[in-house]
Amino acid sequence: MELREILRPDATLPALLEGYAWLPDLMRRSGGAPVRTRLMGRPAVALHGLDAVPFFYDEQHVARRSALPGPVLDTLFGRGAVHTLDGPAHRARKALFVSLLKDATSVDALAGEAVKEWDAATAEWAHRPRIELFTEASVVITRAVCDWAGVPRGEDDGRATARDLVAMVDGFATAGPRHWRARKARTRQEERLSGLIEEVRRSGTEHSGSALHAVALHRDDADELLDPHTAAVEVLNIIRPTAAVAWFMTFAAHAMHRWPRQRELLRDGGPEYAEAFAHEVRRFYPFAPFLGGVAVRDLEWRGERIAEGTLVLLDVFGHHHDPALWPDPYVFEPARFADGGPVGADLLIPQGGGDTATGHRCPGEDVTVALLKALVPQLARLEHGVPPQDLSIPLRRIPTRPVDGFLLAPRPPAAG
Ligand code: HEM
Repeated sequence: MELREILRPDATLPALLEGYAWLPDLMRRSGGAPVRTRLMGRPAVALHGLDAVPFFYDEQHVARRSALPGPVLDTLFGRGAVHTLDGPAHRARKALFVSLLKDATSVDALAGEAVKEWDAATAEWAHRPRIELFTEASVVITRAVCDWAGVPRGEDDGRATARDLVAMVDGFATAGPRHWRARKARTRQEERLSGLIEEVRRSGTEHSGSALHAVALHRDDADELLDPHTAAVEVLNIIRPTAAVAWFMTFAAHAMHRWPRQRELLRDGGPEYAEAFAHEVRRFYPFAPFLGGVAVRDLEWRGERIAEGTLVLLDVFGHHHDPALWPDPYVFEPARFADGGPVGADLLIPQGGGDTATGHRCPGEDVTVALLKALVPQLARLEHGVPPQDLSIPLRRIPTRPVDGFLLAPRPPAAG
């Protein structure tokens, strides 16, 4: 490692303070060349561009072990999670997620549960003067995914579980009270689910067919069952990110409000339009700011040396707003995804790039798109008003969302 790498000032604080704009700003200043910095005391290099995606996802270049800091593991992903594995151990664990989450019938069943819960919830909202969509969508989706996965909903008909799942996502990139809420939520849910895993193992076939059962009986690359804590972490790695689709639902509401024509198109446009809209929400709105791994050996990228052990960052937010990749990137335009394209493996990467089965790309993309495709048209058809509120989406907050969570005032459907 060169001396200037070691002496470079640490950028962890600026990154936390500037949020989504931090990396794209540095990238703009570097003219797109790799940006060298330090994060959490480690030398880091940030890459951007279509060719950066396969470079980052090549296991011979970048590994995940030791890349994710403790505070992120203790909130967002959990210790021992699939996100932290490499090579054969990763491949074996990933096969479990792929078998559960890439099966079209199973994904449809989950979307069907979500619509059922949405209908029940909207009937109840009609009696309330206003609801906060972000929270209510997280409850709807949590109930659906718990039922689908064979996980009991928990206290208050799933509300307490939804609160914990949201807290884990909300608190990973801050040092304040949100972070401590996230840690407590994780501890609580890991304890609850470890107990359930042990119960499933004792009860034999009682829960068979469910995701909970599949995780409980999954064997790793050494043909061993996962210890109950790791199994609980992985059950959470199914239900937590599913509840996080509430962020995209809230962004969808924001887009329909900001561009009312979108609401009309969603009401009349059928499933193809809803799918294109879902992709545009995933591209346009900020969620994952960047991804990180560690250089497994000395590497070269566009003629620049990256020393072994350097943190390698992939600029996700900047990627989706790069005019070289997306014409008029700041225009919200679902039509760019008409006829299914361009959802190329390395072009649309809100949930990672590369290959799902062999790399770290999110196995929950089908679930995410199916939930949005099913629920967003329902939201478009829901009779409601939008009361005065703070609709800004602060880029300094990670993860961000409209400040008031998108308040809406449900109206009973017009008679006749
Ligand atoms: C809210 C929508 C979602 C977003 C924005 C999202 C985003 C991501 C991102 C950025 C990654 C990391 C890719 C990488 O490290 O290279 C990831 C991985 C992962 N996601 Fe998602 N995801 C979402 C929904 C889901 C859903 C619905 C599930 C499961 C039902 C899921 C399960 C996972 C798992 C298990 C991994 C780890 C994959 C691995 O390390 O091999 N995600 N997701």
